[in-house]
Amino acid sequence: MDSSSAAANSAKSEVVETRLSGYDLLLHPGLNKGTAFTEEERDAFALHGLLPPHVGNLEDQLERRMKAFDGETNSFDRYNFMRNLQDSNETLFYALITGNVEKFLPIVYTPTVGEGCQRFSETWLKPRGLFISYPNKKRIDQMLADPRYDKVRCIVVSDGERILGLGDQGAGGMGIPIGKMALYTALGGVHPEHCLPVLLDVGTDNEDRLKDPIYIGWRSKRVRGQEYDDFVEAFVSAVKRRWPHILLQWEDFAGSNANRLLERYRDRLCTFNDDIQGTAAVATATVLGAVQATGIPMKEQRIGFLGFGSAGIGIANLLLAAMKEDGLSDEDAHKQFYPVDRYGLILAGQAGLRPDQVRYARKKSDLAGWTLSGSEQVSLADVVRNAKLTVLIGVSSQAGAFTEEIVREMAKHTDRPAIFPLSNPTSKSEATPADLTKWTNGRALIGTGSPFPPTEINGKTVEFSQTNNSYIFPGLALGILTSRAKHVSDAMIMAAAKALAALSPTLKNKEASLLPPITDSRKVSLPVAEAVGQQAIAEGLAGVADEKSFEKELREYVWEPVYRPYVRLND
Ligand SMILES: NC(=O)c1ccc[n+]([C@@H]2O[C@H](COP(=O)([O-])OP(=O)(O)OC[C@H]3O[C@@H](n4cnc5c(N)ncnc54)[C@H](O)[C@@H]3O)[C@@H](O)[C@H]2O)c1
Ligand SMILES: O=C(O)C[C@H](O)C(=O)O
Ligand SMILES: [Mn+2]
Repeated sequence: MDSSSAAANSAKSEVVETRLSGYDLLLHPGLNKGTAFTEEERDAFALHGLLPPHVGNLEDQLERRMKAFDGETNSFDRYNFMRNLQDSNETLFYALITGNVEKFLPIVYTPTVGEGCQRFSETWLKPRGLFISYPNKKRIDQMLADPRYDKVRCIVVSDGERILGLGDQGAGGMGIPIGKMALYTALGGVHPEHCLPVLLDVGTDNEDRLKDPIYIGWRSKRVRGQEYDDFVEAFVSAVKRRWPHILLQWEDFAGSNANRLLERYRDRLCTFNDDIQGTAAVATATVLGAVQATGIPMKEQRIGFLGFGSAGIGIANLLLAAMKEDGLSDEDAHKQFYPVDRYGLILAGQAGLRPDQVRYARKKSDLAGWTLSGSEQVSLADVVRNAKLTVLIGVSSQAGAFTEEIVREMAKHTDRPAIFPLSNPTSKSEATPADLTKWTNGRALIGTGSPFPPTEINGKTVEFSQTNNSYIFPGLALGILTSRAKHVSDAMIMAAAKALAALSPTLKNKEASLLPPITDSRKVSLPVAEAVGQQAIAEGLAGVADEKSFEKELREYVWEPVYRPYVRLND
């Protein structure tokens, strides 16, 4: 192996051979070992003096970093601490996270990554990933051509317009692709050198950013319309030229762009939208957990949504497929859904609906016999009262929208209301799980997008499932990469959902959480990857010859954060 790409595919090889100088090794986040360089390596790479004299190992580095991390006083400083560690020593960064997923996930990922994006300009120091800005449109091929990217196999791309529920963060949105790709490696075992976070900087409509003198992005209003589409097209085409077999994950695109771009590109390359499809898989798995816990079959679940955009529609589409598998016709399955958006329940003929919303619009005749509180809109409270929902999903970014009145009403009509405030970060959650527990006297089955601490009710401690697509996308990516899938089908997404549902603790105990604990999320990725790869093979979408070669590739692929010995190659 050679020079800067020495780390590539080294996961299973014992020794890394490189021509890099000692100083370059120290500056290379993928190769740096800090104080863990051995005496022999210090001799071979002339590292004496550049390093303090102590020769350590990963274990004592972990102890030292943990102490320093614990010394940081707020989550934003902890986020920066971890970003700096990632940019100086990836092995140590990932060893720290994988050793304590519960502690580090809320820092490198949701919710703190949200603040990381809002304050990105304060913190940016070193290159990670690619900023592809609109004025550089003609240079995309040139930027991708760098040999440092030869090993890239997967990209997470955002245009920063809908960062969690925090809106347009412009170039600061880069925090999201970086955070998602950190989970590719930490939870999915994807080699860090195979990952490229990308931010398409097409400007921002966030006035605070535009007038902030320290803003690091392209200072312009967002490019929209045909120019935007042409720019995305230029990006996707350049990516395809550079890496014909790339996996491209779309993340945190706003409104109709998310769905439009997915539909445009899903047959042209191996691609999925995490907010639509990853979210659909985790939500469906959670609802399947609720089916287990309540004994109410899928086809009898009455499901309400607050917020019917990318995530809401994606979830509805997969749940609809699950209802049809459970025996309902397409028409009857649609009747189990109650999509509420900003103008109330989505009704046929309503102005301004997107085509994918229209499919779920309810007819006025469906509401015969309903008692409504107003004459204009059908509110969420109206829906809960009249439709007697069994499941309520929040993907609206409207903090506190699941009010006490609404939740108590829902709990009148069903023993174990399944309530999922999925909006992120914590500040945008439709309700806190502590309130939901209190208002339902502990009967609610709860899943939240962001992590929340356990609560007490009637002398019992209740833990909450974090219903976040982080249960899905790392394993989904791992399955796609190791089966060498050419496309991502809806059936592959369903396979991921079912693989996660098969790990629901409710299968053994109806009182248990709906999803396995977040501490297990590394273990979840493997069965998810297996299910995804097997489905790709079954559909003829895989590049591997058969199941046996897929299993072999999967076993051999997973990257672990451990130091490998280095040997210097002479020029
Ligand atoms: N837990 C997870 O894994 C997960 C995954 C994806 C998205 N999310 C969260 O879900 C939220 C929405 O994401 P999205 O991609 O669907 O965004 P989106 O912008 O596509 O959709 C949001 C929808 O909410 C609607 N809305 C706005 N105000 C409303 C109101 N007052 N009442 C009802 N509806 C209202 C909008 O009209 C829009 O249709 C975000 O907070 C995001 O962080 C969570
Ligand atoms: O990023 C997350 O935590 C989940 C999801 O992709 C979101 O956009 O909220
Ligand atoms: Mn997202």
